[in-house]
Amino acid sequence: MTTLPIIDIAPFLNRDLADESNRAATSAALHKACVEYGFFYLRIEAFVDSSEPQELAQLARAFFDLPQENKDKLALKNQDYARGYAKLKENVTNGKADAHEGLDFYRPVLNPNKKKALWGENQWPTEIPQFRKKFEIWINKMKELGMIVMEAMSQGLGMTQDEWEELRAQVDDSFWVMRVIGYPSLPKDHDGISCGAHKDYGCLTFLYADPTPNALQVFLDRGGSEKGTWINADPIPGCIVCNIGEMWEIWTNGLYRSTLHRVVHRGTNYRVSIPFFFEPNFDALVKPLPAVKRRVEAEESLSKRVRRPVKYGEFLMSKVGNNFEKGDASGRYGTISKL
Ligand SMILES: O=C(O)CCC(=O)C(=O)O
Ligand SMILES: [Fe+2]
Repeated sequence: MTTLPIIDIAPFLNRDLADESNRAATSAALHKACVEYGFFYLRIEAFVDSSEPQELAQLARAFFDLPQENKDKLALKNQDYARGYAKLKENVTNGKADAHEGLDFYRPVLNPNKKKALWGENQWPTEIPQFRKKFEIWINKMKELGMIVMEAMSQGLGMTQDEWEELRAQVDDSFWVMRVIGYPSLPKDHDGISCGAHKDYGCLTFLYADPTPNALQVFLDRGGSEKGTWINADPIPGCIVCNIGEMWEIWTNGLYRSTLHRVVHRGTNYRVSIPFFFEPNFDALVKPLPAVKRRVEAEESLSKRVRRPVKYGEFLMSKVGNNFEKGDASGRYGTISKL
C-alpha cells in the first residue's frame, strides 16, 4: 500500500550551519515528492503546536453548530460571491453538488468593492469569541510557512540565490485563501463523495483536517497503462497534508505534478478541515523557471513541452470571476472541475 512521503521542515526553521546537510535532505525530499506525487505530509511540529489547529477545528465546529439563519447572514452574495459562507450543496464540482458547507476568506484588498469579483471583504462570525483572532494568527503562520517551503523547494530545484529572489518576489504578497469546511455524515444511499475530484489552482495547499480517517483521497497515476488508484491521505499527528497547485506545473513545465484529490466521507461524524492556499501575488507573472529549463536540457528523458505563462490574478479571475457573473457560488475556489 503506497503512502505519501513525510517531510520535516524543521531544518529550514533556523539558519544553523550545522543543519546544512539536513536542509539539503529536506529540499531533495520535497523535489522527489513533487515529481512523484505532488502531495506529501509536512511535519510542522517544530513550527506550530498541534493544539493550535485543534483549537481552530473546535471554533469551526462551533460556527457550523450555529442555527442555519445565523450562518446565512454571512452568505457569499453579501460580498463578492467568493468571501463568506456557502451552505451545504451550494458548491459544485464536476457538475455535482458537494456535500459540505464552508466559510471562505481571502487576502484583504485595499479599497474593497463588492461589485468587483474577488474584491469584497471577509465576513467573520462575531458570535464565536476568538474565532477571528485565532484564525488570523493561523493565517500569518501559514503565510510564513509558505515562504519557508518555497525557499526549500527552490533549493530542491537547484535554483541560484538570484533565481530564488526572483521567485520570492512572485509570492511574497500571497493572494492567499483559507477555507473552513464542514462535512456532515451522509445519507445511506449517497455515493459518499463529499467533494469531487479536482486539482488546486495555485501554489501550495496546507491542509489541516480533524482525525477522521478515509476521507481525503489522492489519485495516483504513475504514467502506466492502468487507470490509477485512489489512496487515502489520513491525517498524521504533527503534520499537515501539503499539495502543489497548477502554478507549480507552469513554473516547472509539468515536472512537478498538481494531483487530483477528492473527499469521500462515509463516516457518521461531522468532519472539519481547514485548507490554507498559499498562492502567488495577484500580479505575479508565472512562467517556466530557468532552473527547470537547465534540468530539462541536461536530462534526455524529461518532457520538452513548454507551458504558457499566466498572470496569477487573471488566471484566478477566469475561474472564480465566472461565478461572480452568474451570481452564484458553484465551482468556487479550489474545486473547479479538472477532469
Ligand atoms: O477537506 C479536504 O480534506 C480537502 C479539501 C480540498 O481539497 C479543497 O478545498 O481544495
Ligand atoms: Fe483541493
